Amino acid sequence: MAIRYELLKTCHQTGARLGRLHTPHGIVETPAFMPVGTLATVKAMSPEELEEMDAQIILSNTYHLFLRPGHEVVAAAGGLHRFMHWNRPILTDSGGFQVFSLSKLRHITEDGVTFRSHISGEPLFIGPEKAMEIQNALGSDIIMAFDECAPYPAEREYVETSLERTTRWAERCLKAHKRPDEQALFGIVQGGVYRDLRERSARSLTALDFPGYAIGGLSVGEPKEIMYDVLEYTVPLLPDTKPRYLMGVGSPDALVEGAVRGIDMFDCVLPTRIARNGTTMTSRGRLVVRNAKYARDFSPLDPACDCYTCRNYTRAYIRHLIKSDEILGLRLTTYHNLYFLLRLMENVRQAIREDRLRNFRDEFFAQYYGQNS
Ligand SMILES: CN(C)CCSCc1cc(N)cc2c(=O)[nH]c(N)nc12
Repeated sequence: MAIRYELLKTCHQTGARLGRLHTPHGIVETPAFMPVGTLATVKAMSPEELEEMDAQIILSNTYHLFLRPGHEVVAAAGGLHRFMHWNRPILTDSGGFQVFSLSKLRHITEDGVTFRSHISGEPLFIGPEKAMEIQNALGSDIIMAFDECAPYPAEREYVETSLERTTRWAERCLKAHKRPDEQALFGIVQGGVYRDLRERSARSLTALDFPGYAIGGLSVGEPKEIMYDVLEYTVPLLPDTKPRYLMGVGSPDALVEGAVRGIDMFDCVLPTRIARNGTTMTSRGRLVVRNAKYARDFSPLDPACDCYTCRNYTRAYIRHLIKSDEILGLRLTTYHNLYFLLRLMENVRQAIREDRLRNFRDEFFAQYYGQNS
């Protein structure tokens, strides 16, 4: 078995679960936030800094690594862990999402997707078998089935055709996966915002008995209330003995609300992406440190934070770095944002242990969003 999920406790106040995901590269305490390292690096962070802030698992990307440097190069280096000097667990996405969101002139057939590289423009192809070949070569601990993430909004007929094909692609992934004992293949539930289609996708995939399940097709522009509705009726269809991964999520509120609804794993580019333009997450909400009002503010980004950035640098200094486009600026804001979300998930896990996640959510939201939610 490549992974084993240990369900430790279910919060009495909510449906949230405390768990441990045992992988070949270590244990992941869940619910967990996974920093995104698309090109085999969590932008601006070294692996030592990620370990220091206790990032337990990071994400990388089939599509990007296939295009550059090529999965054969990573395999020749001994796999992604050796290539990027990261010895903890890695999850790779299958490329489906990126092909649809990044490449031009893509064409979907039953075989897979032909597209032009967004880097060189050369014509390329990825399908279920290719997505397994690439992820098997990368050697990540958790790999994702090749799926189509239907856009939002999308006609019911389109979503239905797409999910049926995604289910057939999932079966082909199970057949093509060469290393099931070392790399856990997760199925990805689709079905848009249509309850009966979500149920059909979940039932088809759970019948195939994957070691874990992702909920895809969300966080693609739909209102958060709709995302939460989809979770309410989709999560209960997934086996509670397996991990559940909500893809592409998210903001602090979505992480907490997702955990309340029984999600165990999250990934999002938000903390690293907004850091690069000087937007930071603090216990009292977002703080855009490049704002002129911080020019002479010699307090830390977040007085309630004990991270490396907040212990050693001021808003005024970080604002100066960001305004000057200094590399240290985005390093310090990235470090803080990742630390903030990782600590948030640690607090969520503690609240589940103490059966008080609903109280924690209300207190956190009141501080972060400045209103009683
Ligand atoms: C770095 N991230 C943007 C990439 C990792 S998560 C990507 C991702 C995000 C979202 N929202 C939905 C889907 C989805 O439905 N399928 C797949 N394969 N990936 C998805």
